[in-house]
Amino acid sequence: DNRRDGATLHSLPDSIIETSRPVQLKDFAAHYRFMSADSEYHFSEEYEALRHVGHDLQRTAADLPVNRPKNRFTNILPYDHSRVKLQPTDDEEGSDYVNANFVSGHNSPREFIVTQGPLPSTRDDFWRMCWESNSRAIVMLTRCIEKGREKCDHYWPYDMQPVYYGDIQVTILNESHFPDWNISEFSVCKGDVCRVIRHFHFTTWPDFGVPEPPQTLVRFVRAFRERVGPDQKPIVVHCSAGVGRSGTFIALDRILFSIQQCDYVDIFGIVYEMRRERVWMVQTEHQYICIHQCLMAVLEGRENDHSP
Ligand SMILES: CNC(=O)[C@H](Cc1ccc(NS(=O)(=O)O)cc1)NC(=O)[C@H](Cc1ccc(O)cc1)NC(=O)OC(C)(C)C
Repeated sequence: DNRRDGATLHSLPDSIIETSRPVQLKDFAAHYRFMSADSEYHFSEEYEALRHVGHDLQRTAADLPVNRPKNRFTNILPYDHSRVKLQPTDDEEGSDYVNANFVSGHNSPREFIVTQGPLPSTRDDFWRMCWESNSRAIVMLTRCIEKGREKCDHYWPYDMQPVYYGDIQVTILNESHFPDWNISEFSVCKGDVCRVIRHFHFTTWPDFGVPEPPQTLVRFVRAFRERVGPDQKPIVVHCSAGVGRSGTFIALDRILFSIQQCDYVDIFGIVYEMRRERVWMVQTEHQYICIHQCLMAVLEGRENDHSP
């Protein structure tokens, strides 16, 4: 039997697509050793089983000619069924479009808004999305420039002076700097209505790579969750494409909640579900393995170790 969310699913015939691979927490260390053996052969097999998930889903809005310039990458397009829609303006075609999807979290089916790093031409849309979704937290997992390449527009002010992005005014209230991340608070105003949005910027995660050591990511998720409770407001998460590092962060966040309530963990199932909501979530096998390494560190009480 496969157990998930309390339901007991009888063993499924091969013809039915496998959507979960739960592992009992008491067996996780042995599971990790098994998956890692023979040059991580079983990790490779499991990650490969996720390759085609979601690719049957439509992305017609992203493909409209008027919207194509709004996509940072040609192969990272939001699925229609889960895309975030901006309030359209006067039937202007494409005015509701932003490269972003709602993605499930542990606490709600639309806990996260996962998006690409804004382009210079889409940063006003980014702030409109933050405002219209009533978000109070932004998680940024890339630097603006990496190895000389622009990965994300600097969509917030460079100093304490207010800056307008469309009709949204953003002012930095405060900044705290840590070795691997910065945490800031922005005052975000539209007309006379103002909100505080917290900005959690992880600064040492290389594109297509993993944080070193993996515990750094566990500590970042803890620092984030200490400041953002499980309220009903969506959390905006982005990197450059909004799939690899963003998916890895969300997967770990869900797992850290899950092990508080369940005696099993289903990393395969979490990534499977996320990939039905946004393409390529957890983009490399190394990132997939990193999620497991983070959980091992937590289960073995090593999350505060700084040794690589
Ligand atoms: C492997 N690289 C990519 O797939 C990136 C998109 C991307 C994904 C994930 C990440 N990492 S992140 O999600 O953690 O930010 C960065 C960039 N795509 C591009 O560079 C694509 C080319 C591509 C690569 C691979 C593929 O299968 C299809 C097309 N190029 C591309 O979009 O060129 C522009 C920017 C000039 C429009």
